[in-house]
Amino acid sequence: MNSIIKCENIIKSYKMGQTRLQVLKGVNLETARGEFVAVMGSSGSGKSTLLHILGALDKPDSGEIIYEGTNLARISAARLNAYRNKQVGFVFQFYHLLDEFNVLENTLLPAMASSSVIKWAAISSDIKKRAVSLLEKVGLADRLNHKPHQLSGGERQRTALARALINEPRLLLADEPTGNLDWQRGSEILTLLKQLNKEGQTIIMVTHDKKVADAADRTVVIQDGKI
Ligand SMILES: Nc1ncnc2c1ncn2[C@@H]1O[C@H](COP(=O)(O)OP(=O)(O)OP(=O)(O)O)[C@@H](O)[C@H]1O
Repeated sequence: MNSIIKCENIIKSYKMGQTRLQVLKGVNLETARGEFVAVMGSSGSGKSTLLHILGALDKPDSGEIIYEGTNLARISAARLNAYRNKQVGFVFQFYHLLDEFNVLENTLLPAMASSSVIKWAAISSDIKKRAVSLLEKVGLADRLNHKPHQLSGGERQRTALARALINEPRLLLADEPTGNLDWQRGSEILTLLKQLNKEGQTIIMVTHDKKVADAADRTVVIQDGKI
């Protein structure tokens, strides 16, 4: 397999007071470049936990994540930050847009995540053009100045998708991207994901819904802490 990311024997538990809840009990998953994989499983099975670990938003107790041949456990904090920011794009169920910024600004935010001060003027015109073209692609060309509260749910998720793609990530991680949308709006997001995948985007998407998973090339299921 022409692997982009591979995880081996991932174990993850959460400590709750005196007890420890083991959620992932040895997960192995390999994803090829250009693949669209759906991760299914019942509520609480550990789907989001796995996605967060793949995106380095969380660390496993043990096990290895190999991204493009590099073991994420063996790189510096700075390189791990760069991985999170540049190689991976995230889409979440509840969008996680920032209310004080408009659609264009929200899309641009990851392009300057390395700075703690927001300096719009410092963003290159190429990146701004890319943001506008991504927003056109997701059908939001006439919503650039809208704030998140002035958008429908589908429009918010399409903004989040444009934001996830601004740094040209090689891996798109989507956590229940249609989970908060009606079927019509959800289908629009899935159509966009399929289109992106056709253009070469590798996607790993978490869902509990078989109909949503059908958009992917391959579905894996987490059950009893394993795939
Ligand atoms: N920070 C945390 N502290 C303690 N327990 C947690 C934490 N995060 C998740 N859990 C528990 O771990 C289990 C797996 O959670 P996770 O969110 O990965 O499941 P999921 O399969 O994505 O579920 P859903 O489909 O309901 O979103 C759940 O039982 C949850 O309660």
